[in-house]
Amino acid sequence: MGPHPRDWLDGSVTTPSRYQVHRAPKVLLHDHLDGGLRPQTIVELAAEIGHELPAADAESLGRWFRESADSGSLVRYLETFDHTVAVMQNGPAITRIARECVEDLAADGVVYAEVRYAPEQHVTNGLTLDEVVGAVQEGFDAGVAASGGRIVVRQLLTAMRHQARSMEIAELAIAWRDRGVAGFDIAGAEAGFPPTRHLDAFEYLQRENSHFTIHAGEAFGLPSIWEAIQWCGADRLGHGVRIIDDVTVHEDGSVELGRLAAYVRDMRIPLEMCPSSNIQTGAAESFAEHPIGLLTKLRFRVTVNTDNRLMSGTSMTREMFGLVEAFDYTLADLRWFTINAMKSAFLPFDERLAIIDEVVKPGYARLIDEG
Ligand SMILES: O=c1[nH]cnc2c1ncn2[C@@H]1O[C@H](CO)[C@@H](O)[C@H]1O
Ligand SMILES: [Zn+2]
Repeated sequence: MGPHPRDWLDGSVTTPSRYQVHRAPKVLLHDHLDGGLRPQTIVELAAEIGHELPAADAESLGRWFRESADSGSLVRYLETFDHTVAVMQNGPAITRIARECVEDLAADGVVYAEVRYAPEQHVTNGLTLDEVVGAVQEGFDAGVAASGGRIVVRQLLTAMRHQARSMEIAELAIAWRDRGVAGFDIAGAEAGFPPTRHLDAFEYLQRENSHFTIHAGEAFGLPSIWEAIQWCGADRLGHGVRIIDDVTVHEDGSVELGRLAAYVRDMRIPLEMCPSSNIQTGAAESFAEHPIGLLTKLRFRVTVNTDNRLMSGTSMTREMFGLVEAFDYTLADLRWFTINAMKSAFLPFDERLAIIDEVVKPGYARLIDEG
């Protein structure tokens, strides 16, 4: 294979400090709104509505989320969302959480983010689906304004794969397509709930020239990735980490791709990789052993993401710095991940290009110039 694009860049030998990673422009495609609440906010909102929490103060609550999510099982990991979803059942609470999300991402150096959540999980106290999306958008707008326009944020609407509301949620995404919603997703426990259950929603979105990603190849292997791409037509893969099962490394170091892995790489299908989340759910052992290292070397369209900042106690800076420590990545590598992500965003082409040329490239150039 020829030189990696990152090798063409000046400064490719500099290993960045955590401070430099923090200041580097970062792009986030896979982040759950209900997985990123500030512990203090949960404590305050739970008190308002009388919801009982497993810990009383913000610090122990944060620890509870990280430890409970660290079980090695996706199903148990997902149980922790009961407490975040419980405090997201009225408009003002949702708007506050959405605003704080944008503030936290901007403070972390994220310049573009697609943040997802499942509207159907926020209607237990009588909000309509439309009101939920409106409340999130109000919070995002306030957060963007507070950040002085340093960040661009879009919503992705998720349907839960074990439920049967995906068509309704897909229609909601289309209704809001020009008002802050960039696409659609399905999430939830993977085993037993193949994405083909929601084929009508995906076909509708395709007819509408819309975009969607599918959580696939996280807890479950290649068949789930294959269905997501070849039956459902996913534009991107949420996690997709098990694509590594279709990659064989021979004893002499040569690498062979199976047909599915070859298709994913040939078609430049973006992988929304979330290292810390995968370690917690048992999909990977550690940063150093995460398939992201090999997939990056093989030049899959790899992107780096947080998934759930609360459950993983993480941020984009932490995920990227973890990779720097594990794989000796340089600023040029981080720039490569970031441009990959921006190219894969569900934003119109001209807007993606503007962020790459006016924000990402100059931001990395400044850091690389510092030496
Ligand atoms: O990594 C994941 N895999 C699958 N589902 C997830 C993951 N993280 C969060 N959710 C699910 O997505 C819903 C909407 O945001 C969350 O409530 C959670 O149930
Ligand atoms: Zn996710």
